[in-house]
Amino acid sequence: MSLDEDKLKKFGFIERGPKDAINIDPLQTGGILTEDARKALLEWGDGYSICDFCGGVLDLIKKPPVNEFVHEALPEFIGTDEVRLTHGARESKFVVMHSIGKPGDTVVLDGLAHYSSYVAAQRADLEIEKVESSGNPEYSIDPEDYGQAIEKVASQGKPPALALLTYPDGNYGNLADAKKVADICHEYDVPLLLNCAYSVGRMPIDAKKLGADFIAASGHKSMASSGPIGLLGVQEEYADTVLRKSPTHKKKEIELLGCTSRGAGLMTMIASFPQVVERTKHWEEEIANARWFSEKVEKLGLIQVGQKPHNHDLMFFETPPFYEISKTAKKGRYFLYKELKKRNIHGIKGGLTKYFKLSTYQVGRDNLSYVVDSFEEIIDKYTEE
Ligand SMILES: Cc1ncc(COP(=O)(O)O)c(C=O)c1O
Repeated sequence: MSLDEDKLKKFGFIERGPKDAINIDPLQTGGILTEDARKALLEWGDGYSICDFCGGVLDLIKKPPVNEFVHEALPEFIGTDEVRLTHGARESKFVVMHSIGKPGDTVVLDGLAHYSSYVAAQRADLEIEKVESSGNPEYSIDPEDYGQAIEKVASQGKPPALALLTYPDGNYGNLADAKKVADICHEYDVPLLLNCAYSVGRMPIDAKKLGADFIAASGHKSMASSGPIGLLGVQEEYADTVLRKSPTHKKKEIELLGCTSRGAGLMTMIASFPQVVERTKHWEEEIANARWFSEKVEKLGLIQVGQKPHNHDLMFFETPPFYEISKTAKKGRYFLYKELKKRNIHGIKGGLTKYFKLSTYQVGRDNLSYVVDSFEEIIDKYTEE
C-alpha cells in the first residue's frame, strides 16, 4: 500500500474542538495544563529533548533539576522513601505487581478497582481476589473485608502477595478508610498499594500517614501534566525489590525498562508542580464546591450515589429527569450532549442520560453555577415542550 498525498492530507495539525469549554470530565479536570506547563510543552516538546542533560539515568539529571524533583520534592510530596517516574498509574501498578508478586500469586483488589488494576494483575500473571463494595447507594468498602479476603486466599495455600485500594475509586469518587485497610493488611504482612490516580495532585496525600507501602499516581490525570506520565512511590522496605538494577546495564532499573517518561511529560509536570502543590492546600474548598454542586443538582431531581456528604470532586449521579426526556426527545439519548455542547459545557459522554459521572475540580463556583443553571434550563425546556 502506498501513502499517496490524498491519504496524507487528513493528518497534520488537528484542532481540538472542546479545548476552551467548561470542562467537567473527571478524566480531564485535574490534567489541564497550567500556563507554565503550556510553555514547557513547546519548549521541551521535541522527543528526547531532556536527554541532552542525561548521564545515563534520567531521574539523576541535575540541570534542569530532575534529580531534586524526583528524589527530594516528590518523595516529600507523597510521603514515600522513593519515587520514580512512570508512564501512568497503570504502569506504576504493573511495576509493583510484577516485582512483588510471582506468577500464580494473588492480589486483593477492592470491588471498585479500575480496569487497569485488573489488566496489570493479569499481565503480571496474578490471581485476583475481590473485596466487594456495599453496592447501591453508598458503594462503600469495609476495611474489615480485606482481612477476610486475605484469610480466604491464605487458606487456599499462600497468602496474597499484595493488596490494592483505589483511593478514591474512579466511578463514585469514594475515599475508603485507607489507614484502616493498611493496618489490617499489615497485620497479615501483606503490603498495600494505593491507587491514587485521582488523588495525588488534587488533595493532600501522605503515604506514610496512610500506611501505604506503594503509591501509584497519574500526572496526566491529576498533576496538570501532559501525558503520559505517572508516579510510583515505594517505601524503603520494598525499594531493593521493586527498583532492582540490571546485571548487564548497572545503572538501569529493570522494571522501568531503564527509562520512562521523558521530554514533554516530565517537563510539564515540573512546570506545574508549584501550582499543584499549592492547589492541594485548597482541597477543602474543592470539597465544599462538590457538596454545593451536589446539593443544587439534587434539587433538580438528580441523585448522587456514593459517599454522602461527598469528600471528592468526582461524583456519580443517577439522572431520572434526563432519562425521562430522552424517551421522547427528537435527538433521543443524545439530546443532553447536544444541549450541553451548545452551552459550551464539555465532559458528559454523548448518549448518557440515565446516569453519569462528572468532576467539579478547579471548575470554580461561577462555572459550576452556570452548569447547574444549564441543567435546569434543559430540564425546563423539554418539560415545557
Ligand atoms: C481509578 C483509576 N485508576 C487508574 C487509571 C489509569 O490512569 P493512567 O492513565 O495514569 O494509567 C484510571 C483511568 O481512568 C482510573 O480511573
